[in-house]
Amino acid sequence: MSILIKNVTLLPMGAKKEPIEDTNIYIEGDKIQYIGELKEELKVDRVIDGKNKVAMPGLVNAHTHISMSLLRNYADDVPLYEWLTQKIWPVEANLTEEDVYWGAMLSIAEMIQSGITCFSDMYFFMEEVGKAAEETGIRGVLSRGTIEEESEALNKEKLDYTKNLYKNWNGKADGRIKVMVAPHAPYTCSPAYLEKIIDLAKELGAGIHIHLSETKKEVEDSFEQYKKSPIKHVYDLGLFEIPTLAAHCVHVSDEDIEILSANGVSVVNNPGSNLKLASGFAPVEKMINRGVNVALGTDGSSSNNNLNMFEEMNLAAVINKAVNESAVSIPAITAIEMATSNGAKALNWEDEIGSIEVGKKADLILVDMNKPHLYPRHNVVSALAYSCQASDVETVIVDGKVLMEKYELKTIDIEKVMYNAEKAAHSLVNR
Ligand SMILES: CSC[C@H]1O[C@@H](n2cnc3c(O)ncnc32)[C@H](O)[C@@H]1O
Ligand SMILES: [Zn+2]
Repeated sequence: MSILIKNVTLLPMGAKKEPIEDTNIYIEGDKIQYIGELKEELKVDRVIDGKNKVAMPGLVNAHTHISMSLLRNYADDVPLYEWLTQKIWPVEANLTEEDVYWGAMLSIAEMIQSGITCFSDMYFFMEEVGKAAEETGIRGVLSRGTIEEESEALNKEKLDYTKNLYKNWNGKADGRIKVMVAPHAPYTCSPAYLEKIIDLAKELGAGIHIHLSETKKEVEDSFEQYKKSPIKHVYDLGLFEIPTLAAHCVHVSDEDIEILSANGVSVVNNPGSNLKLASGFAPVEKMINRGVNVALGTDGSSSNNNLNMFEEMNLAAVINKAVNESAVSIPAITAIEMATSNGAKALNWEDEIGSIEVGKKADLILVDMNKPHLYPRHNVVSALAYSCQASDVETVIVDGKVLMEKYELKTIDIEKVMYNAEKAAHSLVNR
């Protein structure tokens, strides 16, 4: 199957970061084969008109819990620790595989409609998320979030689950799915359990996905218990010997940033969730300036309360300007990099996705610029970071397959998904 996107404005986000006006993108199979002037010899099965549209790399949601869409607007206006312990964990204790599947399907629909082509998820019953990703055509990284319990048998079962998840899903769905190992956080896993998890990641050759230094409380508790910060604590345990995706890193010292940078840890900034749970402001500019790769995520839609990466790009840019009292802090292009190429790098997928370049996978979106809030066309990069809405995404292609065209989802029966997700959500909270 080959697709030609004609007469489009392209924001490639590879080596070149400026828009290219009125160009053409030729996709063959799952890859971008050619970019440039029209050539007669191109064998085209399908033409997509790119006039008045911008083609950009698909957005990478580098930290989320997609099935938490079932708990959207269920527990609001409380800080993180209370939110987790009083509201969320008691309900999650009753989750079923079916709940996780319908929550995942609902979020995948929301993500495709808003231009997210790849997500990195941490949750329970991740086999179900794998099935939902395979069915719908999206790209994803699965990790079974692990919280230590009193029972040793249960703790072992959780590690065995991840082993099987890796065997069943890593590299599956035409290579669209990867698996990582996920200790939930240093405050929910003891040093001894973290060491077992690190050994498992080494045995599998998998990366690690973890929440780190999200709140002041977490950092204060860590100093009280271990006499060091959460970042120094996991570093001393050897966690950063493994490629690590660290969600949040809001309360980090200069020494913490040095450790993250020296060990090639990728940080995922989740500005919407950090604002809503009153966690604080991550020092994104400082981390980037010290050489840390900072990606962008939504976190779950129970703490955000949506999966909208256009909103996160905007927040990342404007929050850092205000906090640093500097209008040049996180300029528009950096916010877009965080949501695309930095996300791809964080997931160890930078050779295949995160930019629109010949030889890369065809994971891209077309943004409809023919809307009142996107006129006049002074600056495409600014328009994408500061004016675009998620609802301006018109077409979504993943791995060379069209998942949404002219705002219509091609792989999801949206009415069926909304009906079943609503049913699952009500049954879950009343269980
Ligand atoms: C064990 S699966 C993942 C686990 O994480 C919880 N969670 C969701 N958002 C956050 C957050 O911002 N910080 C820490 N933990 C979070 C989720 O509810 C699951 O229990
Ligand atoms: Zn999270």
